[in-house]
Amino acid sequence: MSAFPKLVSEHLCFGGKIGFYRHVSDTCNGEMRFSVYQPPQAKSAPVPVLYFLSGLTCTEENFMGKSGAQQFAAKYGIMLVVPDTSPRNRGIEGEDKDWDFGTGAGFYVDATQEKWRSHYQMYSYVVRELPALIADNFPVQPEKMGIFGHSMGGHGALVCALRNPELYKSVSAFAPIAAPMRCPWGQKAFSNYLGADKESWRDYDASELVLSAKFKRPILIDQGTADQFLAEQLLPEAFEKACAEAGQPLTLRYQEGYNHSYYFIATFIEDHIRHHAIALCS
Ligand SMILES: N[C@@H](CCC(=O)N[C@@H](CSC=O)C(=O)NCC(=O)O)C(=O)O
Repeated sequence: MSAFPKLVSEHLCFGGKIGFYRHVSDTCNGEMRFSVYQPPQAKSAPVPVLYFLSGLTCTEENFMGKSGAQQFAAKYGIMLVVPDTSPRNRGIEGEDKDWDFGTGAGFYVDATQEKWRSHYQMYSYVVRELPALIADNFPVQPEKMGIFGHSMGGHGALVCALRNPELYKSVSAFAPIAAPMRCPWGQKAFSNYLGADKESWRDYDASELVLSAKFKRPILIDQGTADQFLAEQLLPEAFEKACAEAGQPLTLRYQEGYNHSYYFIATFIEDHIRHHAIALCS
């Protein structure tokens, strides 16, 4: 049984409550932070749980402050859990040098390279340690678990679900980095965290994983057409092609004129929470 995490602050919201927490993570070898929205239904019975993985530069606060998700989590009776995007202040040389690598940019991988591997284990943290801690300490139905995310976090959500169809009942993404092996952000992160052998990168690339994945439940992706990162970094067309090859059900919606921001996420957040509610709340 994991110790109850330290409550940093708490705020009532739509009849439920948002809590910001910190705890000592065995997986990431030091303090990690996360936030939780408990819907009003959680006061009387355990509820399904939906993890949101945030993008580059984010903390556990961005989604809670900007997405407007709480009113829909309250409507459908789903708990939201938002981990931070990386370990912080670990004293690793260069950890704060770039906004797209290191602090705020853990890329949801388990690093294998010497400099990073004792702390940057975000895949195992998100898939194993955090869900176990949540199941031990919050009123959730752990077998009813979904995952979604934005950009780097959209990549993370797709990877977690495709690799663990027995754990995740639903997945969706906003503007995910859909083929990280083929884009500059992904190549920078993978070469530093995972090393030069590109074979090991395939375990963290949704467009590769989907070719042999057993997930097969419907995936929802929203992508803005005016997204400043679309052509160079996100590559949803590569994931769409791989899904078609693999027979993976995918709804990829191009939203005319929307950019990469949380204004885009807030616009379509109800559709995503409903997508998860259909899978988790039946
Ligand atoms: N610092 C960068 C922009 C960084 C950025 O746009 N981050 C996105 C995620 S990008 C992919 O993972 C984000 O979610 N930002 C947080 C927010 O609250 O908007 C720059 O200055 O260009």
